[in-house]
Amino acid sequence: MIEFENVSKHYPDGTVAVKDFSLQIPAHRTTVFVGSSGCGKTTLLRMVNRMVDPSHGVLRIDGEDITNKPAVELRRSIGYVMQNSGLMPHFTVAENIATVPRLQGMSKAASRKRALELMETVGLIPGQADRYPHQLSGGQQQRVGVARALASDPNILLMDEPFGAVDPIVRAELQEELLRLQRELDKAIVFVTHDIDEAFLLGDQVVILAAGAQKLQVGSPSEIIEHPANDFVASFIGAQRGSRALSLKQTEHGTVLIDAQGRTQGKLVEDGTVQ
Ligand SMILES: Nc1ncnc2c1ncn2[C@@H]1O[C@H](COP(=O)(O)OP(=O)(O)OP(=O)(O)O)[C@@H](O)[C@H]1O
Repeated sequence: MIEFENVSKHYPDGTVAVKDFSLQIPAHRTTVFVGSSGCGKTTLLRMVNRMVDPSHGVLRIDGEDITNKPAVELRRSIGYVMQNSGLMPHFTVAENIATVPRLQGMSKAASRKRALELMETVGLIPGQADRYPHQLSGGQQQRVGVARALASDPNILLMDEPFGAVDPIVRAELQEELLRLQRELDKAIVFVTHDIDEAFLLGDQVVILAAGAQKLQVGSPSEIIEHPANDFVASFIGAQRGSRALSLKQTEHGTVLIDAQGRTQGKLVEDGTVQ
């Protein structure tokens, strides 16, 4: 479990990126931080592996205050995937994935074997192992980024807008892959996005944030859709308009559900019986 307790971050230029933020992030679940640009999502994420240190407050992992944990060791024990994969351009795919195991002392042969296993896990073919990042598509590069983050078998995986730069079709594929992976891997995933649909698709726990990482609502997607905390959240999640606003229409063959654009989205059934 990751725990933020009254955490704040003031950058040296006076920007208050995070103001008195508290949250518990459970193990084995996906928690998504969602909110508009600049609200402090990345800052929160980077505090978990001490790429950013809080100005005030305490951050604990499994009950242990991480303030004094060696940052390098902590970073190697936590997977981190960023938007533009962050791969090293002069390393091959296999070498990129094997970076952390090599730093942890694994032999070249064993770390290559591990890299090939991980490539399979994330849906890459072995023939791509000796390519360089620029010889892969954006979606494939992100898969390498995920494999690299998983290389030390971390309990925690931090993902900062990992699918933000790929086209919508590839993005949907990568989202489905992540859902599949999470069923197999069972990590604590902390995922940052500004896309509420992505947040609801991937998140077990969704945290809707406003400027200064102010929590507007924390809950499961169902809880938030069924009980938005206020009008701002309702509007942000598109409950009043957009794809989540469904209405009923009676037809001679029963009741159907109509979206905001007037398209029929499905048929209303109750207890398996068509109405
Ligand atoms: N190193 C820094 N120095 C000063 N201000 C910073 C620094 N990093 C971030 N900020 C500011 O802190 C605030 C929060 O930034 P952060 O990157 O955490 O937000 P975000 O929600 O992840 O935004 P985005 O979705 O655009 O990536 C912003 O106002 C940003 O300009």
